[in-house]
Amino acid sequence: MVEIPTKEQKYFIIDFDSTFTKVEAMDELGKISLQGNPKREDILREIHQVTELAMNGDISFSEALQRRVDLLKAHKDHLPELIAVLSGKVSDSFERNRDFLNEFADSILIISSGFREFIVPIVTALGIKPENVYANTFLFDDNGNIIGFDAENPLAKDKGKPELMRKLNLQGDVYVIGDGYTDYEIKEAGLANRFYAFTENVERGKVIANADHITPSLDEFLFVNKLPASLSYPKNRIKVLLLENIHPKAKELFQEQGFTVEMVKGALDEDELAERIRDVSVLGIRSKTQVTKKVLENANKLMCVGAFCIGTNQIDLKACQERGIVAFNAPYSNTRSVVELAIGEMIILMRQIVEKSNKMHRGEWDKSAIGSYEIRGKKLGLVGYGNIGTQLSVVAEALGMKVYYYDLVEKLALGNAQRCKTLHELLEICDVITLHTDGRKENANLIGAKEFERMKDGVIFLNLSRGHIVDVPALVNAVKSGKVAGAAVDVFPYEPKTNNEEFVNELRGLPNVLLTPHIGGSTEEAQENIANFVPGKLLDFINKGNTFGSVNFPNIQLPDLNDAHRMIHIHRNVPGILAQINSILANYQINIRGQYLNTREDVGYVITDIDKAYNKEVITELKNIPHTIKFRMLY
Ligand SMILES: NC(=O)C1=CN([C@@H]2O[C@H](COP(=O)(O)OP(=O)(O)OC[C@H]3O[C@@H](n4cnc5c(N)ncnc54)[C@H](O)[C@@H]3O)[C@@H](O)[C@H]2O)C=CC1
Ligand SMILES: O=C(O)CCC(=O)C(=O)O
Repeated sequence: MVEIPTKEQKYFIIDFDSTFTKVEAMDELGKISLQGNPKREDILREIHQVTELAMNGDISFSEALQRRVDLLKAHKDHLPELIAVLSGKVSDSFERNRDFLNEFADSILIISSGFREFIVPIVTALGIKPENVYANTFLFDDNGNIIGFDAENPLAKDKGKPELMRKLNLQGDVYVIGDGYTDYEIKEAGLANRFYAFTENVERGKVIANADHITPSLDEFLFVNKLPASLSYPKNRIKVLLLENIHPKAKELFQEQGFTVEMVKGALDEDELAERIRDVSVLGIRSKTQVTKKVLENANKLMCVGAFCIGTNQIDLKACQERGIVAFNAPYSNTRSVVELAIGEMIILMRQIVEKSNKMHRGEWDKSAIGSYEIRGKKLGLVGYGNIGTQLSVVAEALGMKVYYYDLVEKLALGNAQRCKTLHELLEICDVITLHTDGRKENANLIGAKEFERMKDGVIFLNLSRGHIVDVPALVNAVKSGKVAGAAVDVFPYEPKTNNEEFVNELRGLPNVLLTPHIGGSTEEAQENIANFVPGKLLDFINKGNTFGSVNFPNIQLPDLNDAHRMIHIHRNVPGILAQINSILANYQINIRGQYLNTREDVGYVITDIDKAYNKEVITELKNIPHTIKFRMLY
């Protein structure tokens, strides 16, 4: 029985089904007991519906219990299998907070309308005392069939939990954690100080509406009540903001790990983002959102930014670095999509399909070969021979094109591609010119009037890289003069923030000009690939400190860590920081298990794995090392 409490005694009343475990045990028992029953699925659905009605407080509890027992047709021999299933379905946050369950075992009571026969083995394995489990008990017939339950148990009745609580007459503060209406009833009856709606496994509107606090995990409950927890900060308090219609898979991946995710369809302008960023720890954007100094000034919680695309010119990477904010992108996931679009566009432009199709829509039949060409044998000029340029090189060559490329840095020529020593050389040789440079500032107006002048008459011109790389008025003139026989443009110096904004640009209405709304990388495949890739990088940084693949931070790939703490120290790249970290640790006689350092430009990144024991003073001293930008304790 419960010990005689002191005045300050706190009691934690915890529900079992869908709180302590991820599932409803009666549903699981049905799956076992109804094996081979042709109506199994229908009966399981009915059991689940009855459970939900009872949990929402929509039908009487005792009625629900009897109906479920009748439907289950279960036997004593099914229970070991049920216990095995349930032991693998303990809620994650309970699993990781075993220390709390053990340390506070005297104060934790499991009060459930489920059954002792399966609850006790599960909860005692995590440190709960069997005498602190209050639940129903099954009635068996002589053959071991489950035929009912002890109807005298208050927990078998409506308002059973409050009735039991009255009997227990606990003296002290009572906190109830549960996912069902019957848990709230304890608070409703004035028998608890606070009711915490537990939503890690299931969210019930009526229960949430009555909660004093919604707790998406046990971590949150422990955090708000200043109780010992395995995580120093609950993940649900870490807010992820995903802009620009990022594929929903990304949201799923963050939510699976317990983060709070907010999605916005379009981009935000600087002022809007500067406001929204204040409570955001992880930001996901695509090519439109500008992450400027002004935005970053308010980004006090921001740990990392994910560009769910290739280009990162929209992010002030230097300012991020100075603030210890790590940026990642997806350097490969959409490259194939851009390559395929570029190939398709070359063919369309060489065959004058834009005009021909427009005429057909107007009812004009213009069958003619004049001005239409194959791409086979034509000279393709790639400006920028990076991930996209090189892939395009290979595919274009396979289609019979002769490939030339120009890149600022020396790149290995793939296949028979020929390197041009200067941009001008390429411009003068090629029949089709396509831009695939990155969007660095220095590339603004890389192609302007002079460059168009150098090109062959009737050249086909493509830009799928960044809008500012081309001087648009110069391109307009080149099209109008016939210098450029056809152009495909996917990117623009200014692009609408959302699909509701009008696209305004001088290129509108020009003949044989194919305009697309920055969709080079917008395929289902690419977007899903990106949504799998970037969260992986961000989570690896948040959870483990890995910066491998970051575009603005020293790259460190770290080993996983067991039974140790990981300290992350980001500092200005000045001499002596490592020595200071180690001298503080030595003063506290803390053993270093592993240490990793890398620097990049003005920033240094040190990871130190230490033995279990450390205290607050060490952390304060480490944070106070001059030139520290950010310090974070991982485990
Ligand atoms: N339209 C769309 O939806 C998409 C556009 N992109 C854009 O395509 C561009 C290329 O992407 P990746 O090939 O993945 O980039 P990458 O970084 O792999 O390659 C860029 C190459 O351009 C070279 N370069 C930079 N400035 C140059 C200059 N002035 N002259 C010659 N070479 C120069 C670099 O040395 C590098 O080799 C990026 O701007 C990216 O943002 C990427 C994906 C989708
Ligand atoms: O799909 C997007 O939003 C941007 C694609 C792009 O330009 C990039 O990946 O750099």
